[in-house]
Amino acid sequence: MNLRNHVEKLYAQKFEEKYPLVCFLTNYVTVLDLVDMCIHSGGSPVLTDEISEAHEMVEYSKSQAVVMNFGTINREYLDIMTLTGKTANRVHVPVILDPAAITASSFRKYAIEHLLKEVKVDILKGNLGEIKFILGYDTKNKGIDSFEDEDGAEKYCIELAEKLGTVVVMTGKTDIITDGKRMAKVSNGDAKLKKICGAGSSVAAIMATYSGLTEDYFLSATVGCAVMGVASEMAEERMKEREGIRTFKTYVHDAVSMMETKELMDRLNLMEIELD
Ligand SMILES: Nc1ncnc2c1ncn2[C@@H]1O[C@H](COP(=O)(O)OP(=O)(O)O)[C@@H](O)[C@H]1O
Ligand SMILES: Cc1ncsc1CCOP(=O)(O)O
Repeated sequence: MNLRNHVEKLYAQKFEEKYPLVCFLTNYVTVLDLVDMCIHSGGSPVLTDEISEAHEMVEYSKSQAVVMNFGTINREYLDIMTLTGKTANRVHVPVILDPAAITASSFRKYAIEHLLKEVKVDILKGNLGEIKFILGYDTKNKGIDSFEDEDGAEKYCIELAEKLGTVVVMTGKTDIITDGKRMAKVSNGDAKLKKICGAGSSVAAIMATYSGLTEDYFLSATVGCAVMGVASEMAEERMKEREGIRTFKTYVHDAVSMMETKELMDRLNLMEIELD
């Protein structure tokens, strides 16, 4: 079976009422987008910011995936993520890391280095600036936004995937997914996604929900990019005169919640590349 067929099969599980439990350790800006995207994707979200119980969300509550978003990280939250991540690693629950806005301060640099030393991440999803920053390169990022030229981005994704032994996803005009051996590119999307706050975080929420249904995180990451890209194209087609970005965002959520498997597959622009 090729990757396309696997994407179709995994996406179709959304309709099987499995409700994978996803634990979110996230920022306070896009939190509702994340939980909504998880629910739209057939999942069941749970949140905490209590250090004495966060790790229990994994083992005791049997979460099937954990999302860590660095957007408003602080010292206590870093401890919560580290403890929860270690528990997730021990009981083989996937960790999806979104290093949102890590280029913004030296504390964030310390925090990401600390977390990546202590916790094995299964999917790391960022924009190109965030990926380059983790590798130690200069970036043109401002806050949450990347202003990098994405030509030649593949080499940074492969370098980070090999360094961390994880699936790396770069979101952008074309999304790149790689584990260092395989690479997929999803060329769906709409440039208006850059104008809505929460688009990047939402991709991680969708990936995490599908990571609760498979151990192939290269595949669940690909499904996350595919769903968001196709949803934004469906949203764009619904836009009427004088409807703006807020309406577009609502239409993206509608599309993620209502997209049939055939709609996804008919529009999906997916390329699979064997590396080496
Ligand atoms: N120029 C673009 N054209 C179409 N889609 C894009 C473009 N840039 C980003 N996207 C899409 O927007 C979503 C969020 O990606 P991105 O803006 O890179 O995240 P972040 O908010 O983390 O910077 C992804 O689904 C990505 O594919
Ligand atoms: C504005 C902001 N500041 C810290 S996190 C955040 C939101 C992140 O949004 P996105 O998911 O679009 O990167």
